[in-house]
Amino acid sequence: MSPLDPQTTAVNPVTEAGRMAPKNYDAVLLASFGGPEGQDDVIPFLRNVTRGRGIPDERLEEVSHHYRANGGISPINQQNRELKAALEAELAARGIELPVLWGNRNWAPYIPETLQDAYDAGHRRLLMVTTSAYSCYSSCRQYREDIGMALTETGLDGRLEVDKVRQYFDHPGFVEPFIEGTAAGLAEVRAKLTEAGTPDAPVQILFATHSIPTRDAEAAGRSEGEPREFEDGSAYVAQHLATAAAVMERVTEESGLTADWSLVYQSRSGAPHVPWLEPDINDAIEELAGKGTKGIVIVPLGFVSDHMEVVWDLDTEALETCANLGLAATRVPTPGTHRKFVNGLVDLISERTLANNISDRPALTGLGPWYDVCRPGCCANFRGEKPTIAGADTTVGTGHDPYPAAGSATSSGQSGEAAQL
Ligand SMILES: CC1=C(CCC(=O)O)c2cc3nc(cc4[nH]c(cc5[nH]c(cc1n2)c(C)c5CCC(=O)O)c(CCC(=O)O)c4C)C(CCC(=O)O)=C3C
Ligand SMILES: [Fe+2]
Repeated sequence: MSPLDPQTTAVNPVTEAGRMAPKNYDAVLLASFGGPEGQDDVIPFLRNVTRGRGIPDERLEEVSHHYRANGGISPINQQNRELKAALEAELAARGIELPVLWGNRNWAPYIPETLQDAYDAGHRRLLMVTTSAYSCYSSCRQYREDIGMALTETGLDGRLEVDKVRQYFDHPGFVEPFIEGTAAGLAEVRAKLTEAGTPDAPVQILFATHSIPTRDAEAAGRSEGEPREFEDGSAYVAQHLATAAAVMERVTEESGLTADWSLVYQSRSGAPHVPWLEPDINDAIEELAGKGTKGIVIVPLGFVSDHMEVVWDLDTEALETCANLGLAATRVPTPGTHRKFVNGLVDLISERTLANNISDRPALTGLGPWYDVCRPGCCANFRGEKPTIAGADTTVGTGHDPYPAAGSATSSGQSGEAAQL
C-alpha cells in the first residue's frame, strides 16, 4: 500500500500512536506568527492577530507601545529569515533536496500567498514546521486551521497536500539549547551573588511561557473519546512542567549546579474576568523577593526565538522587576538558530520523509513523542470549528492532486519503509 495512493491519502493514514506514514514531500513550509516591520504596520498587524478574538482595545493600545518603542519592528521576521537560511543550509549539507518556503499567520509573507506560490512552482506535498513547540489552540490548531482556510480560499484543497511535524517541546533539538543556556545563566547569577558577597543566597529558576485562557489550556492536546490525563488537567501545562524538569535534571547532571524552579506565565491579554494561566512572572518575582530569593534565572521555555514577547515582556519588564527589587538576574537565550535546534528540526523533517526516513523518535519527557496527526477535537476552537489540516478527522489538505506537477514523483519505488511505523 503506497502512501501516495489517492485511496489512502484521502484520509490521513495514521497509526494508533498518531504517526503518519512517511511521504515524499517536495518542500518544507516554515510557518510562523509574523510581525510588523515598521510603524505603519503596527496597527494593521495587531488587527490581524486579534480579529474575532475579543481582545480589549486598551490591551492593543498597550501592546502597540511595545512595538513602537522598537521602531515598529518585531524581531520575529528577521529571526525567521535566519532560521529559513539555516534550515536550507542543513538540509543541503545532508543532501536532502527540499526547499524551505516561509509563510506567516499574521503578516507578509502570508500563508495563502505562500501556498499559491508553492503550487505555481510545482510543489504538491508540503511538510509544515511551525515556530511553536507546545500543544494549545494558539500554537497548534490555529496553524492547522489557517492552512485549512488558506487551501479552501485559494481553491488549492485537493491539489496541495499539507502535513505537519509533531509538536517538538520535548525534542532534544529544542530542549538542549535551553539546557546549555540554563546552566550558563545559573552560573552567571551565582557569580554575581558571589561578587556581592552572598555566594549562598537562594536563586530561583523561572521557566516562562505564554499565558493562555484556562479553557484553552484544558482543551490542549486532548482527544474526544480517548481522554488522556495530564498534570494540572492540561497538556499545555504538563508539557512545560515535564520539559522544565528534563532541563533541570540535565543542568544538574552536566554542571553540578541546581536551584529551585517553577513555571510562570507572561503576556496575558483578554478581558480581566476571563481566567488565564497564572502566576504572572512579575507577581512571582515579587513574591520570591519577599521570601528572600536573591537571584533569578529566566528561561523562556515557551518560545522558539527572541520575538517581541521575549524582548519586551521578559527583557524589559521582568528584568526591570528584578532590578527594582535588587535581585541578580539574567534571561537565557531562546533556541533561535542554535545548531542543535536547526539540526533537530531537520531530524523532525527526516522522520517524516520517505527518502531520508529516520525511525528514531527521540523525546526527553514521558509525554512524547507527540502525535504527527492531531486526534479528533484536539486543542478545540471554542469559537466555531474551521477546516483544519493534519488531524485524524480532517479531510482538508490531504492531497490526491489530479494534476501532478511535471517531474514530481507520483510513484517512488522507495515505499519499502513506509509501512514500518
Ligand atoms: C501560546 C502563545 C504563543 C506561543 C507559541 C508561539 O510562539 O506561537 C504566542 C506567541 C506569539 N504571540 C505574538 C503576538 C501576539 N499575541 C497576541 C495574543 C495572544 N497570544 C496568545 C497565545 C500565544 N501567543 C493568545 C491566547 C492571545 C490572545 C488572543 C488570542 O486568543 O488569539 C497578540 C495580541 C495582543 C496581545 O494580547 O498581546 C499579539 C500581538 C507573537 C509575535 C511577537 C512579535 O511580534 O515579535 C508570538 C510569537
Ligand atoms: Fe501571542
